[in-house]
Amino acid sequence: MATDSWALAVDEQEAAAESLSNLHLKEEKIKPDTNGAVVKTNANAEKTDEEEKEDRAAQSLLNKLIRSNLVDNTNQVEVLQRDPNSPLYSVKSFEELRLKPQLLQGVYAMGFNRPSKIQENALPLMLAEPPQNLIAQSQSGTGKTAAFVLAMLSQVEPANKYPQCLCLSPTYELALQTGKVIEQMGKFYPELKLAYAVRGNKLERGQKISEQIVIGTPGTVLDWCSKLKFIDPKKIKVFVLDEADVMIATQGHQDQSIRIQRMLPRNCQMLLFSATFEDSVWKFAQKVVPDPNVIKLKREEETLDTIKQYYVLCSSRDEKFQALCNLYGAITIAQAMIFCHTRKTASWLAAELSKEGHQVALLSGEMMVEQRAAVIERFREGKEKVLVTTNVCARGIDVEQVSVVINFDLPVDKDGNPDNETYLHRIGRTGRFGKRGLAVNMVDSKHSMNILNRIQEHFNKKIERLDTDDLDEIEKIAN
Ligand SMILES: Nc1ncnc2c1ncn2[C@@H]1O[C@H](COP(=O)(O)OP(=O)(O)OP(=O)(O)O)[C@@H](O)[C@H]1O
Repeated sequence: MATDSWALAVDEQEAAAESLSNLHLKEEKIKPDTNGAVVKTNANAEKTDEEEKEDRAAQSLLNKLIRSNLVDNTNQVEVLQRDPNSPLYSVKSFEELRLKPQLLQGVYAMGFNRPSKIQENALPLMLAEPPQNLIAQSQSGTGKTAAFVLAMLSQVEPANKYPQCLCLSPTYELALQTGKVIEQMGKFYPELKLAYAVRGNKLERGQKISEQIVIGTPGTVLDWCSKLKFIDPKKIKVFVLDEADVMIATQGHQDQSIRIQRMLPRNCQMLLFSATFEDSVWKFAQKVVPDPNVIKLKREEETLDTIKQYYVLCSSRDEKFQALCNLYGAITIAQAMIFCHTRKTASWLAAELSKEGHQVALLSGEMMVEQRAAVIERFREGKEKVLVTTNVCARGIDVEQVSVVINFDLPVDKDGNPDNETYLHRIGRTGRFGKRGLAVNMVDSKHSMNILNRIQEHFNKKIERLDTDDLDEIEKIAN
């Protein structure tokens, strides 16, 4: 019990510190739009909205940096049309969309052969005449960004040298990622220009922007549209609000986005995208997008059915480490991910494993998002065989190819209760990929045994005990 409450306290401090380190993502030319929030220096303090948003924004950025392909999803797309009597169009090829030739060339140059599931329905709606408003929700990696970029590029008149498309992103880094997609897809459209409305990007007073697409964070975009008048909002034809769920994590951003939306002409096409769809996102979406069509694609469910789960009883951190060594000694582990509760334990464990001769990657809270992405990429390429991480860092990482997951510490929420969602996400597999996996939980106190029992109850799945001193027994679990 004592160890766990100590760990909790440390973890809280680390989580807070980690959020702070996220705030210092990029200190180079342009600083991220932190909305002027006061950064708390007291590591024990409750997270501010701003820090919470930075967590989500960092997670979203990490996902974008490490993803190079579409995420597979076997669920049906749900489409709710504004006018239920109009025919429902879906396309199976990009040709059917009658895109401008330069755009089709851009799409193919990106290696896209056919529209993704969400694009099949979203693109015909967005490119219809007159263009339709849309609220779309689907998990990260399903092709939302590519879809709205295509919609923006289709509507733009390159000969008109003023902003016609406006896209809001929660942070500078996320805006930059979307900007890259615009540049790639618009590669054969050299006259098309892009401006970033982010804090730190200073323009002369009285200046007007000639770029046709503006992408930025809500605070700066609002200033550019109203106070500074760099943009004439009345000339905007397409308004995109990306990452709505990350956006609304900050009250300020929500209000700013709504104020921007109110300045746009009535016939401006409004598009909103989100990876998740809790009530708060839906309420916000309805305020920003009048008369919407709605497209939803449910996340692929994760399951514990194809996972063999075990627990090992230990009495200390050293014993946990010994148990881990025994596992490694008895079975061949191609690649493993090991989750620790605190950064301190993670660094200690990574060092101990290295001493034993393992090639270890450590994901640590003080790393910048770009560095984390690089570590994950190396691990994916198999350059390291073990990835040691805390949960804050690894949230949202795809572990599909990893067959062994070790919970060196069980996942608990900030109140010390079992964090079932995280447990499932760490070790669960989607039915589709269905690869069998092995999960080993280290239990070192009555308290953690209690957590384990509650996890078993929650999932109604038995977690078997494993004696790691018995090599025969370990060998059996590998078969
Ligand atoms: N039709 C397509 N065919 C092949 N690849 C695609 C297609 N559409 C998008 N992709 C690629 O799939 C990946 C995910 O797409 P995209 O970034 O648009 O998804 P997203 O839903 O916006 O996810 P995120 O919010 O994480 O950016 C990207 O690498 C993108 O280049």
